[in-house]
Amino acid sequence: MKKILITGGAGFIGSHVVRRFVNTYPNYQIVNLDKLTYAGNLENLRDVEQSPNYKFVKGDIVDAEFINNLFTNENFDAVIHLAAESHVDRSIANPIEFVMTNVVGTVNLLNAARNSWKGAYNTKRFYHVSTDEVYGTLGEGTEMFTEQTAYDPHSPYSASKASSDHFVRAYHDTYGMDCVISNCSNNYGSFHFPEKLIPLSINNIKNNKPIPIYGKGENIRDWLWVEDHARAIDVIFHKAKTGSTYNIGGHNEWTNIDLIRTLCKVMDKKLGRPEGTSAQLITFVTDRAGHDLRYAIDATKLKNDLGWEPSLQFEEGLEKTVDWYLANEEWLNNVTSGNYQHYYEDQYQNR
Ligand SMILES: Cc1cn([C@H]2C[C@H](O)[C@@H](COP(=O)(O)OP(=O)(O)O[C@H]3O[C@H](CO)[C@@H](O)[C@H](O)[C@H]3O)O2)c(=O)[nH]c1=O
Repeated sequence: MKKILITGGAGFIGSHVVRRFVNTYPNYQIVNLDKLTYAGNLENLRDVEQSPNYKFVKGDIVDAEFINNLFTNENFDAVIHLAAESHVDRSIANPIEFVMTNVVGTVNLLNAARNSWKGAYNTKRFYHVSTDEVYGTLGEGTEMFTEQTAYDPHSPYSASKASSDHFVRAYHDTYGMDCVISNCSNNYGSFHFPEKLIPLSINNIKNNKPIPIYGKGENIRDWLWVEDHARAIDVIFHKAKTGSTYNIGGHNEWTNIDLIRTLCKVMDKKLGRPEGTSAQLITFVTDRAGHDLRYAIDATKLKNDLGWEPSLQFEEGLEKTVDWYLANEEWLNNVTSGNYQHYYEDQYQNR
């Protein structure tokens, strides 16, 4: 039985990774460590919470003493680290929170792993899940981020993730820890917190509220279905060479405005509204400060080395995502009103 710590497992991507590992590997004990901030809630994992190989621990990676004790008591065999403050707009308003969670939190985990794993830390894997935003921005055209692209972060969020990537590499290079990193493009799918472009727009369209598009909507993002990301993490965790980095992306670039127009059509169809109704909600608003123009990921190394490719066409994935949000109205209402804290208390505090 292998015991794996997954941090941030109650968040959007984290919950998909936890679900995949709990269901695919009954011989692994999965420990999900999450602070349950506004963006993480255990409702995302209801379907696996009773599994015998799953355990939840509430805690903050910034609390070094707590993290050290957890590693001493649990004796993990590996870490998949996803816990992070992730929203660029929030990082612009409050950068220090991003430094604390993303940088200090990551270093606390690295230290705890290094100290508790002692002589074995070169055989126990520390996997850091990161973002393509560390590479900065591309112009319109064909150039893409590869694993060799120099880091050039622009937002406090991406600067904090770049810094944590550097620390992970430093612990590999300096102490010989078995570290791997992946840098992924924009994800979409179920359980995505409705502050991000796609779920925010679905929610607003549903409620006949304006869809805020920053600037002229010309910024380009590469979109990947979250379950394909979880599968990539699985493959990299098991097969990547120590010290390696992999880019993960969908080869699926959209300007924000084209994406939202497509989403509006899907929503009109699903809600039985005349075509063109939702698009009337599009509202151009002040641009994000320092807004990166384009992210595009070259994921050929991952395909060539480890055989991973995206499984889903974007149009199909978008429709699936819309269906999920329309079928999970209660989830949407509860996350937007912060109701899930009660669920945590009922489930765990009173046990
Ligand atoms: C929330 C919001 C966003 N946007 C724009 C900004 C971006 O160009 C694009 C997507 O914005 P967001 O959904 O906030 O995602 P983005 O800033 O690209 O960052 C996401 O993708 C990154 C990977 O590229 C992750 O590392 C981040 O954690 C994740 O938040 O849509 C709007 O035009 N209006 C909005 O209301």
